Amino acid sequence: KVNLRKQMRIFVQGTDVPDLVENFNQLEEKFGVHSICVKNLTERFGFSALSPIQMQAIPAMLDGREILACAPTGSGKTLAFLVPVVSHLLNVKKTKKGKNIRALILSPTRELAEQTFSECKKLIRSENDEENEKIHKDLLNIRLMDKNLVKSFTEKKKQTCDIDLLISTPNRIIHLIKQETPILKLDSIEWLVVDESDKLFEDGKEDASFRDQLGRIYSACENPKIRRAMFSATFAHDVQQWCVLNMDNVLQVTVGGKNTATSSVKQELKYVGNEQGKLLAMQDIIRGGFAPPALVFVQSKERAKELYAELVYDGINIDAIHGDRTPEQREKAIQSLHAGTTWVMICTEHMGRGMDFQNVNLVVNYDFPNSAVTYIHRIGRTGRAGRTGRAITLFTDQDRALLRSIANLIKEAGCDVPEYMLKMKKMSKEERKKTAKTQTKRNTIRTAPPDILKRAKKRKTEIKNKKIQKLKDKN
Ligand SMILES: Nc1ncnc2c1ncn2[C@@H]1O[C@H](COP(=O)(O)OP(=O)(O)OP(=O)(O)O)[C@@H](O)[C@H]1O
Repeated sequence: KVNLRKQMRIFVQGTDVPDLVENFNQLEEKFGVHSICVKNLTERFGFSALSPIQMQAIPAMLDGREILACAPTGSGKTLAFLVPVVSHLLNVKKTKKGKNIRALILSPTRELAEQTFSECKKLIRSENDEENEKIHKDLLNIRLMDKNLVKSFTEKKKQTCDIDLLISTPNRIIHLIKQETPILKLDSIEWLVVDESDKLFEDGKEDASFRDQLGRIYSACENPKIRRAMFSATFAHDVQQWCVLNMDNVLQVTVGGKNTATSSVKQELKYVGNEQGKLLAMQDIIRGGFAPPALVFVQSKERAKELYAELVYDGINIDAIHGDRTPEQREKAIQSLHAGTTWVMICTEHMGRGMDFQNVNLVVNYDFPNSAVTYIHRIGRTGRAGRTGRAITLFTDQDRALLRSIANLIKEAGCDVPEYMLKMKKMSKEERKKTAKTQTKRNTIRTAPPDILKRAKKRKTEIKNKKIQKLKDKN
């Protein structure tokens, strides 16, 4: 077992470390995972082996161990927590039958919650109608906390529900528990999983921060027998400290090196001088030919719109996903990326975490990431689940401060970087923290003269206002 851990680069910290699960047979026979899950893993998902994080996290969680797990992007962490949680719900009888939520999975974005929800459904779906009915109706009600569910909770104002597993972003839960008489009760929760745990520990402005929201959710989970699991591709000391202090005999599982960029992605840094150089480099990448789809990261929704406006006439199928687009538009954009009809998707940090677009071949960091962690997650959208990928990071003189740490990540992943970058001044911890919370001020991406852009903007606002007025008049 020790050798297998070594071979798989699984590192564990904690006492009474549970054995690894080595194959799918053991999963069912030795660890009691429901046959439908095992069948789906091998047939529907088509996996031939468990990934290292799955080998260790599944038996640990099945054993009821609280866990802090850290494994590379695209290494199968989602199923590493879904399999044991679903098995627990199927195998351990409900105590207050059909009354309250038994497991909660938190994700930082709606899109990620939706993705986890659909992966979960895929895990327990049966071809046999009778079996399906039995699993879904009698044993397991899985729900995504979407707009409709929030509405139905709010209208009914009932504290009880027949949901076994709920997948949600923190803010939707907060909305329901913050009422004077909380609409949603979390006191029966047996498993709480925090996906992208370091993100959900991030502090920010007062009660809008993920950390504050997570704290409030924890307080509402009053079941003394609750088990908790934290998963992320990046490691944060404060999360670790919290887990060691607050969790019961926590097992820490790390696969590979902590906070390293995945070696399945061929990474390069490209100096482009200034903003204009960036646009030219981007156009070069497109015209030079690339295997679509590609994700292009920018630092804000404004810049996403600007870049879209510059590239939309380049004869490629391009789309953008950012906070100013409606949930329906975002959903549609994700679907066309999955379907392969979009070749280039411009996105903000929102898409940087957890999203699993299987065929992404190229990630371009149009705007330099503001931390090593951001870099790791962004480029991890390619080179997933054993595939290879490519990442190009454009930089200008404005990005010098963080260049050294990103260059180090690239070197550690086995790619070439110029020597001088590794010798640049190191940032202090405080500087790094500050940079991670701020956005570099950059010149506009737009190339049209400012007065023309100003006029176009004015015209757009006038049209918008006219439309609003028309609607008002109509009503
Ligand atoms: N054992 C396995 N063998 C092959 N592919 C797998 C295995 N387990 C999961 N996958 C696939 O790997 C892909 C990435 O998995 P997942 O999204 O869970 O990654 P992750 O570790 O959560 O990444 P991130 O840190 O970016 O969120 C998915 O398409 C998933 O279906």
